[in-house]
Amino acid sequence: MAASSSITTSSTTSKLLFTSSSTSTAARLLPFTTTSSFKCRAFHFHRHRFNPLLHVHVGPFKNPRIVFTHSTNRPPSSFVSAALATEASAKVIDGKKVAKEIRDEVAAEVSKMKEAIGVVPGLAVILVGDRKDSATYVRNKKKACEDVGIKSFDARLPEDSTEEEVIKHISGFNNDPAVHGILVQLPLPSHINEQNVLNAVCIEKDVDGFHPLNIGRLAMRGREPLFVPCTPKGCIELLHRYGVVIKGKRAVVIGRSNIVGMPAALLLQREDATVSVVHSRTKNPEEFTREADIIISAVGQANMVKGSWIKPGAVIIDVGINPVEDSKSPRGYRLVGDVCYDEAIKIASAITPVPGGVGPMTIAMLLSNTLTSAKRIHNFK
Ligand SMILES: NC(=O)C1=CN([C@@H]2O[C@H](COP(=O)(O)OP(=O)(O)OC[C@H]3O[C@@H](n4cnc5c(N)ncnc54)[C@H](OP(=O)(O)O)[C@@H]3O)[C@@H](O)[C@H]2O)C=CC1
Ligand SMILES: Nc1nc(=O)c2c([nH]1)NC[C@@H]1CN(c3ccc(C(=O)N[C@@H](CCC(=O)O)C(=O)O)cc3)C=[N+]21
Repeated sequence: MAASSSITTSSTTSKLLFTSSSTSTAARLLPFTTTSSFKCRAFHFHRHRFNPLLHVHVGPFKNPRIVFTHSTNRPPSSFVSAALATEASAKVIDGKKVAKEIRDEVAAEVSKMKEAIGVVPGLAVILVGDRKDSATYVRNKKKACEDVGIKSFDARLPEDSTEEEVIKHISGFNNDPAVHGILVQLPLPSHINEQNVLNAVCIEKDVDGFHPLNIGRLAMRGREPLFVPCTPKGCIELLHRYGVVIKGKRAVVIGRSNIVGMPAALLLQREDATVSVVHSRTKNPEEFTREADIIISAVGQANMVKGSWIKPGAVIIDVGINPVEDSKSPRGYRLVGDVCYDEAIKIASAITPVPGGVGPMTIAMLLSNTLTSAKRIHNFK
């Protein structure tokens, strides 16, 4: 059986920062001059010529013999047969590699800006309390800023800080011209009202994209948010850079949190996917996911999404970061996603690993949003 493929060509020439969505004005940097697309199995990929990421692959499938043809969009009635499942292998979407490319692009733009107008973008991170995981994320963000030439500012506040104290720090950064982006590390201690705190970040510096005005604009047709939340933006960026066509596809987002699931669903819809959102009250979530060409999972449950939940050829973006005990690991645990990777890789056409998938993209998008903010504030094109 040969993979069904069709080649179509379209021409786009742009050289800005990121792959644009159908409705957003986001820009791209990679010199994609021509794109060709091909259909394989259940999925339709776009291949960007001149994108070194995609050059090494002829198509998304290592084994073209594993082709599923359906007269309908439905997957095989039961689990994919073992014979087929063992042979197929999804393309691994390398978030670490893409994030590195983006960080390099940001670094180049930062130094261009510094040279041209003497402005260095600045990111302020506010950490309240001493959660170990939050402290690690903040440290990683600081290091990532340094690596691309963004100046980082931190405010580390004790666990028992009041809401007013946190907001006072935010106001200080709002009024500081050296700061172009403000991030309040979540979760906040439970005595602090997250909504009041996030509302206090001025929208021009809301590089996390969590301000209700930015989210509201994201949800509305014809409106543009100043910033798109980093993790969902990273998911879409991975789909773009791997040439995955979103338009007209069925997408399922698992999870509906304000920071990942909900904005991810809004973004997919802006990209003209038909989107379903599955959450903790959804009955039989697998009935939804089995219909999906694209799954974005942001739940926080290790290995919840089984191979049998996945339509053959689907593209899987696994946002979940779940520590599982592992005595062999120096940390005593290792990180796994929401998706049962070993099963999914045999059924999906492409999948993000954990770690090394969405996580590094979140940080890369934060740097990119900070750069965008500094450019906008200083009217630097
Ligand atoms: N890679 C990255 O950069 C990032 C990773 N993460 C990771 O992503 C995951 C999700 O994060 P976040 O959105 O903040 O988490 P939240 O806990 O805020 O949200 C989890 C969502 O999953 C839903 N859910 C929980 N259990 C189930 C279930 N059994 N079936 C279906 N849906 C379920 C919840 O439903 P309901 O709304 O009904 O409660 C909720 O909408 C975590 O593992 C987190 O560590 C988060 C941010 C960035
Ligand atoms: N205001 C705010 N904004 C956030 O964006 C935000 C937040 N609060 N609170 C916590 C979550 C979580 N988050 C991650 C970022 C990077 C990785 C990441 O880089 N992970 C690596 C693994 C890191 C490791 O090994 O520990 C990876 O997946 O490869 C993970 C998770 C951002 N969040």
